[in-house]
Amino acid sequence: MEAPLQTEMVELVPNGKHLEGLLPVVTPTACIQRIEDSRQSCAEGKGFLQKSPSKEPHFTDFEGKTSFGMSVFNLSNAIMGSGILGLAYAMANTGIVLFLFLLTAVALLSSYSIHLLLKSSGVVGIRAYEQLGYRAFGTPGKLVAAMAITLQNIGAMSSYLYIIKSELPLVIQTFLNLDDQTSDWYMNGNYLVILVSVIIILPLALMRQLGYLGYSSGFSLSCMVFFLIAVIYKKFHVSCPLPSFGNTTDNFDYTEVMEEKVQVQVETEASAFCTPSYFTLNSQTAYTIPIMAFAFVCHPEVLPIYTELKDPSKKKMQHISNLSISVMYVMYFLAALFGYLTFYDSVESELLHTYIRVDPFDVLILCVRVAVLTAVTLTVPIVLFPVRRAIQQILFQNQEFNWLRHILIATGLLTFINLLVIFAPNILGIFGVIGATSAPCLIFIFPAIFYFRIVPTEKEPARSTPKILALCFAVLGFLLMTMSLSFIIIDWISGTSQPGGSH
Ligand SMILES: NC(=O)CC[C@H](N)C(=O)O
Repeated sequence: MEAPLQTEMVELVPNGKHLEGLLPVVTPTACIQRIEDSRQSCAEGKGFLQKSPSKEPHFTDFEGKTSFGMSVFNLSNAIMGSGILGLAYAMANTGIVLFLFLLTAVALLSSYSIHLLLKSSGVVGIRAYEQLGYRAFGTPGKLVAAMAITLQNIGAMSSYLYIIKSELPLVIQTFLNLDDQTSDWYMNGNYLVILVSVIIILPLALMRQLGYLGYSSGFSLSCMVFFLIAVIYKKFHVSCPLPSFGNTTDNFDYTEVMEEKVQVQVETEASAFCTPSYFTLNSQTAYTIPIMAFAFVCHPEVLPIYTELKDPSKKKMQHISNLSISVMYVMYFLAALFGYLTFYDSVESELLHTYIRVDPFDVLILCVRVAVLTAVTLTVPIVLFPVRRAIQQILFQNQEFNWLRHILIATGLLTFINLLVIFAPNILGIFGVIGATSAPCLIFIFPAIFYFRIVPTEKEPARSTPKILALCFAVLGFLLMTMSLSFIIIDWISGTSQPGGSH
């Protein structure tokens, strides 16, 4: 299909070397010679200005004001979410070395995919994921991209709200020092999730620009840093095996086996159990890549953050992405490593939950739970942003910003996710499938094929190395997607328990 030309300019912002075809107005002389990256910001800055000098509000919409640091916070916050809680489980099923290898690979691929997105967006001057889809494949491309973003991010948000629903009552119970849950409303996860949505998430989700969320993102990240420190600390303060470990001897016949023998057996088993494995392959290993891919998804947020960046350039945005991915990579590895070294193979698919077995009333664990709850709560508005944008692009393209619509979409989305989490938590399993489909699409397949279609052949022929690499990247994504989906389906058919998908 012929790639459509610039027809949807209201939301588009020129951002590249091909401004000529996109900007009907005169190019400022100072920026006639656009040299990639170093002077691009000049072109971009002017691009903003010249876009529609008469439409004032529109220009202020996209004049980047967010600093480098705040953008790093926002992107890191977009990356960091419930994914971190599933990584220790992933490590238990891969072993430390294989985990490190896979985590490194996913982090590098994730960064490469952002490179592809930025390069494509630079070529056509667009800073919205769906618009890249439109430029590459017309309306179907735009629809598919918007759908993947919507499903992926609604899945992620549901998983965050689900954590709030299941963890917050326990936190309150512990705070109030109650042995059992009472039937009071403040112990009811459903009420609590609504309350958190209305009081904290909605006001933040109503912000007009992502940049304003920099402070809350910074705070969210510090909560996760606290979580990480606590996980490391706990490794040295939780005995291995957990006291419940002796129960494994239940299958021995105590009357026939001498007590010391049992003791020796338990100790041998315990020391074997508490030895880290460096390389493991089991039926759950296959879930590692989907868990990691989910943990690194931030691609729908990259272009909106780029749009709001002060003095934007591809190079600067790539720095922001690499920095955020590197920081998250280190945090992910440490959280997985120390979580694994605390519980070894008994680590649950949701790390936080495993600590309940140590001591549900431990103050540090309580604080950690509050920190994680705060972090995921503050991530919801960031993840909601691209979904609202995708909806706007599909239903209200070419329309000016409208507060009422902005508020209604955010409220509608939050209501929908709340209803999902309250009435149909089992549906979240379906998001496992969606996650296994949309995450590889957003990270691997779309950036690669959009890049292939968007970068003109005069600039990079179809057989040039970057394009061949991009195609290989798409094929890799496709293989990963097929693999994750088949494992999930096999799991469903054989009726084995759902493993540690992140949502
Ligand atoms: N947009 C997203 O899906 C973000 C998911 C995020 N990477 C997480 O770990 O929770």
